[in-house]
Amino acid sequence: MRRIDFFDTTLRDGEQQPGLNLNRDEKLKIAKQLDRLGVDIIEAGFPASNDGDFHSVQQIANAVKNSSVTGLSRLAKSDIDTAWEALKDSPIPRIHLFIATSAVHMDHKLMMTPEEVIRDSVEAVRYAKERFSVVQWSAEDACRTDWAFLTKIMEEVIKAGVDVINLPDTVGYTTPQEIRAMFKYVKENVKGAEDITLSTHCHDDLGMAVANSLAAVEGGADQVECTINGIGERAGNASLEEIAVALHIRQDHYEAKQSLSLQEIKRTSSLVSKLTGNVVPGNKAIVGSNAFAHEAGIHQDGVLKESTTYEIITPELVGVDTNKLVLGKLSGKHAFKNKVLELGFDPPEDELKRVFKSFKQLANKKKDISDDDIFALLVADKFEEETKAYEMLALQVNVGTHNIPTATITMKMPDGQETREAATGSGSVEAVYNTLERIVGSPIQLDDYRIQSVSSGEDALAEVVVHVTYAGQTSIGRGTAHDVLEASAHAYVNAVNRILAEAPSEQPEPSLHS
Ligand SMILES: CC(=O)SCCNC(=O)CCNC(=O)[C@H](O)C(C)(C)COP(=O)(O)OP(=O)(O)OC[C@H]1O[C@@H](n2cnc3c(N)ncnc32)[C@H](O)[C@@H]1OP(=O)(O)O
Ligand SMILES: CC(C)C(=O)C(=O)O
Ligand SMILES: [Mg+2]
Repeated sequence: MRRIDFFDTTLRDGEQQPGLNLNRDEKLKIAKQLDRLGVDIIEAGFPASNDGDFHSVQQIANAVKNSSVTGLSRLAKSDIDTAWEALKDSPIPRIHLFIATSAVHMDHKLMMTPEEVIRDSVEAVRYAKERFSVVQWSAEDACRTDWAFLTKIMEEVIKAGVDVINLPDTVGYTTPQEIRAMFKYVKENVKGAEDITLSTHCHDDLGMAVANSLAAVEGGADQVECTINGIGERAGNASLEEIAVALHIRQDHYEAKQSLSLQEIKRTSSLVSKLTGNVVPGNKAIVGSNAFAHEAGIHQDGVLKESTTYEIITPELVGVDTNKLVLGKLSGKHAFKNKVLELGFDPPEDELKRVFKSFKQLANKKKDISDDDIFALLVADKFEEETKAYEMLALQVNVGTHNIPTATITMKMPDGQETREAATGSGSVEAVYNTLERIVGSPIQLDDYRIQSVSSGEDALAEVVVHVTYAGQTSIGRGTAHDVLEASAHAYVNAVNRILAEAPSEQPEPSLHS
C-alpha cells in the first residue's frame, strides 16, 4: 500500500489568514500538538519574512521531536541563509523554496521571463542543497501553469538535486479531474519524477480544496499539504482532518496509508480554534460540534439500533468521546426513551407517552433541550400525575410601572367545572397567588418560595418550588415553565393538589366560584 506524507502548514499558510496573528508561545504549543498528531512535516513559518517567524521556526525546529520542521523561502540566497540559520539544528534540516510558474505571475508579478525563473530556481535548489538534507521546491500557481513549461522546469530542478516538488493550486482554481490529470501527466512525462516526492497543496476558493487534494493523491501525489481546520489565505487551505479521515475511511478506494494518530484530531482542532480565535462551524466535517450529533427521530432510531446506519466514522476514531442524540422538535419516541432511561427514570409506557407529549410541546418553543429540561419535565409530570384536583387552564397577568399588578386565572376545578377569577397584589407573583387563593376558597400560607433556572440560555425553563400550608397541612409544590409567573402558579396549584391527594377525606370544599 502507498504511503501518504502529511505536510502541515497551519503555522505558515494557516497564519496567512487575514487578521490571524499567533505569538511564539502559541505557535510552539500548536507545533507540539502537531507532533503528537504525527504529521510528517511541520512548516513552522517563513524565517526571512520577519524576526518573529525566524525565532519561532528556530524554537520549533529545536523543540519538536518526531516531525520534520521546515521553513518557506524565496529563491534569494539571503532568504536561504536565514532559513538555514533557523533550521540548521533540526535533526533533518529541510527547506521549502518557491517561485511562481504561471504566465500571469511571471509576467505581471515577478516580471521575469520563464528562462529567468528556471535559472533562479536551479541556482536556489543547488545552493540550498549544499546546506539542507531535504530541499522542496514549489511551482506556485502550478495549476494555471502551461504543462510544457511545468515539465521543463521540473526536469531542471530535479537535475539540480531537488527532493520534493510541490504543485500548488495557489488560487483554488482547479477541479478534481484537472488536478488528477496534471499529477498523472507529470508522473508519466517528467524525467526523474519517479525519484522525487510529488506534493499537492490546494486552496479552497471554490470549496474544492479537499476534493482536489484527494484527486491529486489519485493522480500520484505522495504528500499532501494542508492546515488544521482548513485555515489559511483567503478561503483557506485544504483541511488536514478531512483529508486524513477520508483516506482512512475510504482506504478501499485510495489504497493509501498514513502515520497520523487520528485520535489526536479533535484535540488539535480545538487547540488551533482556541488559539486562533477561529470558531469551527458546527457543521464542519470531522471536527464540527454536529459531526457526530443526530437530531432527526428516524436517524436517532437508526443509530440506537445500529450506529453504522447513519455514522460512517466512529467518534472515538478522531478523539471525540461519543456521538450525541440531540433532543429537539424533530426527535422521536425512541431517542426520548433512551434519554429518559439514561437519566435514571423508567416510567411505564403511558407516563412516558405523556412526558413525551410535554417534551414535544417544549421543543416547539425552546431551541436547546438539555438533560435538566427533560429531568424537570419528568419530575413535574410525576408531581402532576399524583393528582389533578385543580388544573390551571389559562393565566394572564397585567403588570406595569403605573398600574396595580392584576392576575386572571382560568381553572378546571376538582368537580370538572371551569372557573375564572382575578385579583390584585403588590407584585405580580402576589397577584397570582391571591387569585389562586380566591379560587381554592381558603387561605394558602406561603412558607417558602424559590426560583431557579433549569438550563442555560435566554430560553431556559424557570423552576419554582414553594412550601405552603393549606387546610392545616404543609406541602411542597413544583412548577416548571418558560415564564416565571406561569411556573409560580403551577407550583402553587401543585402544592394544593398534593395536599388534596394526601388527605382526600379532608378535602376542603371547592370555592364558591365553581
Ligand atoms: C503563495 C504564497 O503563499 S507565497 C508566501 C506568501 N507569504 C508572504 O508573503 C508572507 C511573508 N511576506 C513578507 O513578510 C513580505 O512580503 C516579504 C518580507 C517576503 C517581502 O517583503 P517586501 O520586500 O517588502 O516585498 P513585497 O512583499 O512588497 O513584494 C514581494 C517581492 O518579492 C518578489 N517575489 C515574490 N515571490 C518571489 C519568489 N518566490 N522569489 C523571489 N522573489 C519573489 C515579488 O516579485 C516582489 O518583488 P519586487 O519587490 O522586486 O517587486
Ligand atoms: C508557497 C506556496 C506553496 C503556497 O502557499 C501556494 O502556492 O499556495
Ligand atoms: Mg498556499
